[in-house]
Amino acid sequence: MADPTGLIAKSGIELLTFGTPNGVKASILLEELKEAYGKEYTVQSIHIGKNIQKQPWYTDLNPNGRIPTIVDHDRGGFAVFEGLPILTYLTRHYDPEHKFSFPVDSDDYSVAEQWIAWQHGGLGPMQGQAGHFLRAAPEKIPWAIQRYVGEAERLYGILNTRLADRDYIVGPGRGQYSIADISIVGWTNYTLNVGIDLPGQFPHVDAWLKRLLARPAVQRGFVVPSGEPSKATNPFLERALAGEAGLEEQKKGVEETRKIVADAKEKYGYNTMKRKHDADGEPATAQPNPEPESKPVETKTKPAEAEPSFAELGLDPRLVQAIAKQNFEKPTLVQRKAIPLALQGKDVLCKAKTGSGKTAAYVLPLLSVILKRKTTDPTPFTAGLILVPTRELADQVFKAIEQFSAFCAKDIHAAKLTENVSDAVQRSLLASAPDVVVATPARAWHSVQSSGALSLEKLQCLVLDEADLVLSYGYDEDMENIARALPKGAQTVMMSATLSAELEALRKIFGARGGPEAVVLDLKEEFGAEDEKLTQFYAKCAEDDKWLIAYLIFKLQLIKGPCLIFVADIDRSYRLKLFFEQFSIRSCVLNSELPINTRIKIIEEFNRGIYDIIIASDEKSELFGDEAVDGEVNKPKKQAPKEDEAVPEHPKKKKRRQKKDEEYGVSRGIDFKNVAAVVNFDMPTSASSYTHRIGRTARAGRAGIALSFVIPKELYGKHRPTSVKSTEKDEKVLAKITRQQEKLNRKLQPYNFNKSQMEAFRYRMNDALRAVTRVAIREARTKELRQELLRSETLKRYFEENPTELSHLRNDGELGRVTRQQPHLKHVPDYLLPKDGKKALESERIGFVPFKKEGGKDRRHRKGGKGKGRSFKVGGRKDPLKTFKVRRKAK
Ligand SMILES: Nc1ncnc2c1ncn2[C@@H]1O[C@H](COP(=O)(O)OP(=O)(O)OP(=O)(O)O)[C@@H](O)[C@H]1O
Repeated sequence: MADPTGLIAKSGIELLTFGTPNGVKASILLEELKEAYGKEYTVQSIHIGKNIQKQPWYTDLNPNGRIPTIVDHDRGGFAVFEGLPILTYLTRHYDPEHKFSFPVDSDDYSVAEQWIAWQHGGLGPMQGQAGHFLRAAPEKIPWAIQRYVGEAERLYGILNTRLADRDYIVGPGRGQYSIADISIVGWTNYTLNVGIDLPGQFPHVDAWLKRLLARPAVQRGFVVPSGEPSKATNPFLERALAGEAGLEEQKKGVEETRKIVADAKEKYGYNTMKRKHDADGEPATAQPNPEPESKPVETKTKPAEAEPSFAELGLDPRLVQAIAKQNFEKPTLVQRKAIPLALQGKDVLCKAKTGSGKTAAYVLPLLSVILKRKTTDPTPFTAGLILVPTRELADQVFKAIEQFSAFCAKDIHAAKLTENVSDAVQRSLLASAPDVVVATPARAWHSVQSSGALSLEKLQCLVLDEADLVLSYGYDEDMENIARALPKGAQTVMMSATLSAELEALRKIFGARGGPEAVVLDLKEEFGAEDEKLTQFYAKCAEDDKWLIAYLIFKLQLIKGPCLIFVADIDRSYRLKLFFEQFSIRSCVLNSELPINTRIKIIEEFNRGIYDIIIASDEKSELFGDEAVDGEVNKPKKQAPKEDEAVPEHPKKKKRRQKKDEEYGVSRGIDFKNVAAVVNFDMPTSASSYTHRIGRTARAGRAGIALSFVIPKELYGKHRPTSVKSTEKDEKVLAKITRQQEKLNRKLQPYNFNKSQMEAFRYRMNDALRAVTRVAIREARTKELRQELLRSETLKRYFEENPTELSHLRNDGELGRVTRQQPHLKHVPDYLLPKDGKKALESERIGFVPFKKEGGKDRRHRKGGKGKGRSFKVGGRKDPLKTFKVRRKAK
């Protein structure tokens, strides 16, 4: 096609542009206007390599001699140059419905202008110069490269923050797609080209970019200016990095660019500089060789010690993409430390605090190693075995694997061996030799030994999550068996928040394989400032006062936000739930008696914000409390779990079969999201159990509180109706917990409440307690199980064939409400509230932390205010709480 020599259109808009980051903004908007309003336009490609933009006919229209330019033939051939005025001109005249813009006199219009100007004055020039010095400049100048890439990164940091809780840059709520996005997207789509890794470094920007690239008009807008898709955009280079055949050259190009950028940054201590840039815009002086005395500071800031991105940890790019999709901005400490070691094939024993991201720390390197191996050896075999103590955790880890392998799903096949399925089904699950198997030790060993379905012959990596608990759950024998079956050289990775005495036992079991010495990562010293986000309180009170305080706390919303309450046993969980119901406080119970699917569903629904309070009976960790006070809580003796009927029991292990699931456990490892508070309604009996329970809050850098009710020795057993054996040694346990937390620089503070103000509520508390009789508790417990049975898919089929049995069960279900209903308790009359309002109940404002995520939205819908209690978004089929209603007894 001949090069342009002048304007060619007689009417409409004529666009003169080229396929560069700056050049595509006008074509994208014109494509949008065409799609929305049918506005046609004419385009001429101005090849900047041939300097068409310097020709006089062009500079008559655009004296700056740059693309893009538009000419509006319908308005007398009016010409506009520069991106910002082109975008605003076009929307002012041709976007009457403000589909891509905002009313000119609105603040949003001004905000859009500001971001477009930010792109013009900041992002465009900085990234443009980064590209120039990386590719066009006759010599590679490290100073210039690190300076411009660094500045572009600083600017992307700003955009990333802007987009953290928005879909689009400007507009109300999560924003409205507009010319601000269109102005910036061109630059954002060419970042790999300058060594910037959006998914790893700026995940919110990356997510936004992908959102924009999904629009057909945006896709066309990128192609129109040059007439063909560019080979430098992020999606194209990502394909190259993922190893697409024929794109080896491009892959090499990106890798070289990354190296040049990394070297340039290293040479000038880029991160130090970056901080100075942030502070005052310019580095004072370059200090390529810092003096020795500045070393301590330097070790923190030098690139080797600076926090690497996920991409820099050496993970497969497809995993990095998936990580970005989950909005993980940067690796956590345990991920930074453990991933490189695991990738090198080292054995790792790692102790890191609860909620610090240990799952990703072992799953990611495992998947990365598998993906790497598959590029040369695609034969299917089980390369990774992840052992966890509970079925809930197995389910969670399996889901994490699915999420992390979202962009390589065809290359990663995982299986979970904890379902209630027969050997035959398990065999078929394992028949295709999944790359990764997640299982409890008993189930894994059973599949190896009895059914032979699981082969460990070629296993490359064994992971023990919650390693100490795996041992204390009585899986030692299965573990010893598995250890013996491991091939020589298989890597072992063990993780937990509490590993100490178990270390030796684990070493004994796995050390004998003759592998290299394991690296022990004890990350407790490095917990740092993050810990401040967890505030711990304890309240010394009488046995019945617990109920009073709990009633007030939840009814008057002294604690706001999702909350986990731990109680000593199952009966107590129903008792507290029914007690709360008397005051219209809605909650949900979680215990080992419920079927696994129900348990998983409850956790998922809690995480989705469907309800706010879970009352969990942590009977498992109580039973197996590993360091119980005075040794009164015993460890099981080689007691293997009986997960379900599908696993034939080991002859030695036949002693005990309970209805309860022995592989239940909610205080360990379960990733309850955004838990504002953990309440130990009944104290745990060991310090490690406490650590894991409180670890359900303040996860992933969020804030949270833990509140524990402690029964002083002299008050134990004084209120028989509410007394519970496990609390007899509360004070001793508290002392132990306090010592343990002090070692971690954490403090437990007394929670003071205004006793006299609380007294006014006591008769209501007593009324409610009296209404929750033993019979009512039993009914609630049975009813709950019955409902779950009715829901079971397998039983549904059975009942279809045996309808009479169903009606028996249903009729039985009508037995019900034996809790006395007391409508007067549902509300808190104003005369009961202290003059100063509910705050006066706390004698000192020790301050509950704000639970809403900073800057975030509260997903939970509440209505009503002071004294009205919580109002959950419930109702309809989705309301899991409905299952817990107790109905009137029919007979
Ligand atoms: N790099 C990261 N950035 C942001 N969030 C993260 C990151 N890594 C993990 N998370 C999130 O942090 C939460 C806690 O992670 P995870 O469950 O792996 O913690 P854990 O250390 O295993 O905790 P526990 O000891 O209680 O089992 C999860 O919601 C996870 O998605």
